[in-house]
Formats: sequence, C-alpha cells, structure tokens
Amino acid sequence: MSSIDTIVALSSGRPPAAIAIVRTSGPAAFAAAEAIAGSLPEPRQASLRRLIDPRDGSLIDEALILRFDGVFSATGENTVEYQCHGGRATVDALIKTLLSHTGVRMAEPGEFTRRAMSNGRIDLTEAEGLADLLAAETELQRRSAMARAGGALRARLEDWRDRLLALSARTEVAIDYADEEDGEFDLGLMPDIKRLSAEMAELVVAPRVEPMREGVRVVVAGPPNAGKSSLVNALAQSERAIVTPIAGTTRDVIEVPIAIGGVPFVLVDTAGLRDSDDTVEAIGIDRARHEAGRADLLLWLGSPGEAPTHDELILVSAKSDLAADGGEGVQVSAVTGEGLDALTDCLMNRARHLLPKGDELALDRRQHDLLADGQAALGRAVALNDAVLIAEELRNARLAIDRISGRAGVEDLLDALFGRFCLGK
Ligand SMILES: Nc1nc2c(ncn2[C@@H]2O[C@H](COP(=O)(O)OP(=O)(O)OP(=O)(O)O)[C@@H](O)[C@H]2O)c(=O)[nH]1
Ligand SMILES: [K+]
Ligand SMILES: [Mg+2]
Repeated sequence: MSSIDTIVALSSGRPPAAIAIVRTSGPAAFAAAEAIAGSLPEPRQASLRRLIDPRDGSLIDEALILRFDGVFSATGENTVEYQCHGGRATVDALIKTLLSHTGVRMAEPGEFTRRAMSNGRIDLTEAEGLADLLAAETELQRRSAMARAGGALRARLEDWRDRLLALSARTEVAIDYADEEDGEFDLGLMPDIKRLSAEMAELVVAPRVEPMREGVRVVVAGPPNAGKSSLVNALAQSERAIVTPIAGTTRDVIEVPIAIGGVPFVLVDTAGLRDSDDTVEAIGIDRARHEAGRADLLLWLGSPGEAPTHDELILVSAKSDLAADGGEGVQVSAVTGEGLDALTDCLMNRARHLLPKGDELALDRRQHDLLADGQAALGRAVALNDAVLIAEELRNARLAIDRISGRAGVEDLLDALFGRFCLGK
C-alpha cells in the first residue's frame, strides 16, 4: 500500500465510550478536515467544530479537532485528530465521511507508527518500545517500555554510531598513510575502540525484555521421580501436573504461569532425564533438555554432579521430609511444605537481577544478539594491527548497530512488529 495515501483509524478504545479519537495522517488530511469542519484550527490548538458531511450537508457531530503539521506531528505527516462523541454510530459516520474524501483509506494496524518510523520520527527500538508499552500490564513492564519508547536506547545507539563513523574515517586516513609510508598502523585508535567496546559490553549484559514480557522462565528438571511435578504443583498451589510414583510420568512440557510478589514467573515442568527406549518418553526428554537450555532459572532436582551447565542454576534437594541428612542446595518438601518459602525467596532474588530496575534499559533477544555481534567485531578489531581489517570490523560493528535501530536489513521484521499494534496506533 502506498504511503502517499492518507490513512484514517479510530485511535481510542472500542466504542461506545464518552469520547472517541479518530486520527488521519497523510497529504489529504488537511483538505479532508477543511471539507468536513469548514476550516482548520491553528496548529496544536484544540478547537470546537461542527462536522458536516459534505455529501449531503448533514451534521455528523460537534467535536474538538487538532491539527499537527508535517515534521512536527507524531507520524511526520500532516495529521488531524478528531475528538468526537464516542458512540458507535458517530464514530462510523465520521470515519465513513472521511473515507469518502479522495485519497483517504483505512489504516493498517500499526501504520501510524510505521510511518513515524519511515519518516525518521522514531527508530525501530522506539517502535518496539511502543509496542511493549501498549501491551504493558505491570508497572515493571510499563516503566521499562517507557524507557525504550522514549528513546533511551536510540540515544545510546546514535552516539555509538557517530563514534564508529569517526573511527572509520580515521582508519581510512591510516589506510592511505600506510600506502605511502608502508608503515606500522598506529593512529591512537585503539583506546577509543576499546572504550566503545567496553561500553557496548556493559549493555550486552543488561537485563532482558522477555522475562518481563513473558514471565521469568523457571524450568524444573532432574531425573525421573525426583519430585519435579510435585514441586511445580506446590509452588503453583494447584494440581497442574500429574504426580504418580511411576518414573516417567511427565512427558509433555507443562507451563504454569504464577506471580510471586508481583513478579511474573512461568514454571516449566519437564520429563525426567534418563535413557529411554520408549518413543514418547524419549521425545519428552528431548524437550526437557531443550527447555533446560532456554531457562532463565534452572531448578535442578538431581545430584549436583549431573547438573546441566547453566548460568542460573539453583540446586534443589527435594523430598527433604524423607532425607535423613540434607543434600546440597535448597531443602524442599512438596509434602510438608518445608523450604517452599526459602525457594520462592531464592527465585525472587535471582529474578531481580534478570529484570530491569526502575527505568534501567532492557534489551530483547534480537537487540541483545546484534549488540553482542557488534561488540565482538570491536573485540576482534583491538587484536588487529592492519588498518584494512580494522576498517572492516568497524563496519561490521556499525552494521550491527544499524540493524538494531532499523537503519539496515529489517524489512521482514517490520510486518511482524507492526502487526502487533492495535488499529489506530
Ligand atoms: N515424601 C515425599 N514424597 C514426594 C515428595 N515429592 C514427590 N514425592 C513423591 O515422589 C513420587 C514422584 O513424584 P513426581 O512429582 O511425580 O516426580 P517427577 O520428578 O515429576 O517424576 P517424573 O515426571 O516421572 O519424572 C510421587 O509418588 C510423589 O508423591 C516429597 O516432597 N516428599
Ligand atoms: K513420577
Ligand atoms: Mg513429573
């Protein structure tokens, strides 16, 4: 669809409501408003207008209208906002009348934001932050999304990009110089590259968006009959997973969302790990291994020596009511409830540093992976002393940054992102 179309959509919630906000954006937005409202208000000043259907002269509504000019609007295009009465018929009549104007069509979901991005008003990280902000249900999600939507990540990326460009320019000089003098490469670039690399490395380990958006993923793993399903049920305070004395009871991955102290967790029960000839159980065990690999926190109910390697491993000594002397890790009994509080405290403490604090920046997986790529390129650059190769790594780092901000290589991603938006945003 052409971006020279003028788009219209209901930007407020589903009618009926006291007031509805209908937005138009594009080259015909002003002409359509003049045709319906008689005249345009001053920029950024709400004015009351009688809205008339130009086709038959009938009164649609009396409404406040607001006009934003081109580069000063949210989309970067001429925009008119109508704040009309929020009844369904009023909203329908206004939108139909707007659509009757030449060049006006209904917007796609997220199209206002998409235009804001293609007109350079916001970058991809801000658009992604906005998508998260619209979906935010908790205070933590809201604050973190606000930071990204407000441009905190964009500002960092733009600073790094500028410095990378300057470093590249200095490297080009060195390449020319090397041609003439055939000398060693030393233009004092390394301290600057190192500093940039260190700053990027700091953000690579920033908290992640997914645990906050989807819940901190707590995978419960261990050998068969270790008491995994019983523990999941005890933590969830509900009989979600089947428990029997038969080893190999759990096969499918079972996800149980819970909240502890306002923090969202997803408990993940898995099949007991062992060698199995049973086809179904073997599939379950594969899935269990896969889940253990993508866990934010891994609760291991087996012997410590057999624990999978994981950055966030928590050793649990289950069935503590049966054990004469406690094993390693948190002592827990799903039967008596012993140690459950200690375990939830432990989960909370570990979750805290996986989640952003206040408006601390968080990265999603895509941003994190690209930033890690960019940082790795600088890491390689500092080990080189050939200007041509260093220039290449600086370019790689810049390309990674450009992918994060949406300057490069993201067309495929945009449809998915803007599809997440509601209509009218
Ligand atoms: N006494 C006692 N028994 C427990 C405890 N937790 C689990 N059990 C028993 O241990 C057996 C296995 O428990 P499950 O929760 O099914 O163990 P699992 O690790 O999920 O087993 P699989 O899914 O087969 O791998 C059941 O008979 C439970 O009743 C506990 O804390 N104390
Ligand atoms: K079992
Ligand atoms: Mg089980």
